[in-house]
Amino acid sequence: MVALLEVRGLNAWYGESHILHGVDMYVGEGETVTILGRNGVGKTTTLRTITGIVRARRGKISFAGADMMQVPLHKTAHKGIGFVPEERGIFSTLSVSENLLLPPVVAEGGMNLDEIYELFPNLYERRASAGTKLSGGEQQMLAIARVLRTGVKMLLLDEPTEGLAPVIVQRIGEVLRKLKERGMTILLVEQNFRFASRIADRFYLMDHGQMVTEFPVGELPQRMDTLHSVLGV
Ligand SMILES: Nc1ncnc2c1ncn2[C@@H]1O[C@H](COP(=O)(O)OP(=O)(O)OP(=O)(O)O)[C@@H](O)[C@H]1O
Repeated sequence: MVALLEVRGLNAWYGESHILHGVDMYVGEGETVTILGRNGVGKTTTLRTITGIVRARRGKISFAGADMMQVPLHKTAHKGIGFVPEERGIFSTLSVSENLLLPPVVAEGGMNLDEIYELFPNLYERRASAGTKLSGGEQQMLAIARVLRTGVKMLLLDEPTEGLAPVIVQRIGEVLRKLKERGMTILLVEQNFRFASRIADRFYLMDHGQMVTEFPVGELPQRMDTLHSVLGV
């Protein structure tokens, strides 16, 4: 499989705190990969460092052949990486449709509004509602939908199911499966192990700022003991 994203020896710091200690990982084109790990091991920091939000970093990040270490934050989307942060970043005073139209289209191949509303019928119903009026699930869907218009090749999602009701979690799973069918490459940080096991092709287990294990979804049954002891799942 051709690696779309390749990360080698990635180190990152928040001030004096050394958080990532040589992260090695890749995500193949069209693959869905999930990073698992306890609280505080560096999962979010990995996504924030790949996107360039964390600039105190060292190592190698290449994406579709581009050296992402040289790319400023505001150009990350132009290179094809879309980030959906845990806090979602919805503009509360803007309507759903205004939020959707805000991020610039950076490449061809993104979804148009009709396609987005077909994928998220509830956003169509709520298209005139302000961000503040949305439920947590609707906000999460809007945060994902917004990135799909831009034409990015890869989605980085930070705990998209956190705090959401099971029926909404299921809906987000269906959306991610449809995106995968369309060829989207997805890197997901997720605490909800059941959810992740239904959509991921491959897993990384992270501990102390490094990837300690990597395995395909088919090996899940043999890996359950390790996951139980490390994650308590
Ligand atoms: N802005 C920041 N400044 C300083 N330290 C931070 C900052 N953000 C996170 N950290 C610290 O970096 C470490 C890794 O945090 P990170 O958010 O990447 O962990 P995580 O694996 O995503 O866990 P969680 O699920 O709790 O977010 C933690 O010790 C955290 O306290």
